Amino acid sequence: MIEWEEIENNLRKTLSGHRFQHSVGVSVTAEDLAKRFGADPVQARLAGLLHDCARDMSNNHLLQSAETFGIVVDTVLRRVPELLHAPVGAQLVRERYKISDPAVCQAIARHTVGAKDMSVLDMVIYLADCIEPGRDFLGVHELRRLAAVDLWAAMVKAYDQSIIYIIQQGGLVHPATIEGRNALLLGIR
Ligand SMILES: Nc1ncnc2c1ncn2[C@@H]1O[C@H](COP(=O)(O)OP(=O)(O)O)[C@@H](O)[C@H]1O
Repeated sequence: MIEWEEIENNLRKTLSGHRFQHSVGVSVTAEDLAKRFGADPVQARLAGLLHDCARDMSNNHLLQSAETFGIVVDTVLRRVPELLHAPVGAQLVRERYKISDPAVCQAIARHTVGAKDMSVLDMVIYLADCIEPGRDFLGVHELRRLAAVDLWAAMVKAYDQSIIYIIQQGGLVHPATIEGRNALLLGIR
């Protein structure tokens, strides 16, 4: 694995200033959530910093990279290639940043659409992405309030807000997000 400072320098070069600040915010927030909910704070801090490492790649580049990496591009991913920044980012983290920790890579791969079997670390990164201090959208205060006390309720609310927002925009909701929400509602808290 490369040094923290080198990771930051690399991200500064590949991300916009705004996106880099967001990544630092997610890293700090994820560390805090991990301590609160029993995930590994070191993994959370690292996954948070790197989660958007592929976010400023073009759609074409994301689609090409997905093909190179053998990532399955389903019909929704083909139509909304931005979503590929999560699984492509996870692969870059393995290859470019030499981070082999599967838990860190999985949390990065799942941070945008979620999944039906999210680990605590996966949820911590997903939520930190929604509530880091730079985020400002209707409902972020309620999400921050829930994330301070109840991981399960905060995750359900985060899925709800994402699904409602995409529907309001007339967009395609990725099935993993619906599966993730259903799994939380069907599972034992
Ligand atoms: N679960 C989802 N299903 C379908 N589209 C989504 C989903 N989550 C986000 N999107 C869309 O994908 C794009 C990128 O989302 P995201 O990476 O979460 O945004 P941000 O850059 O604010 O972090 C946005 O256009 C968003 O509406």
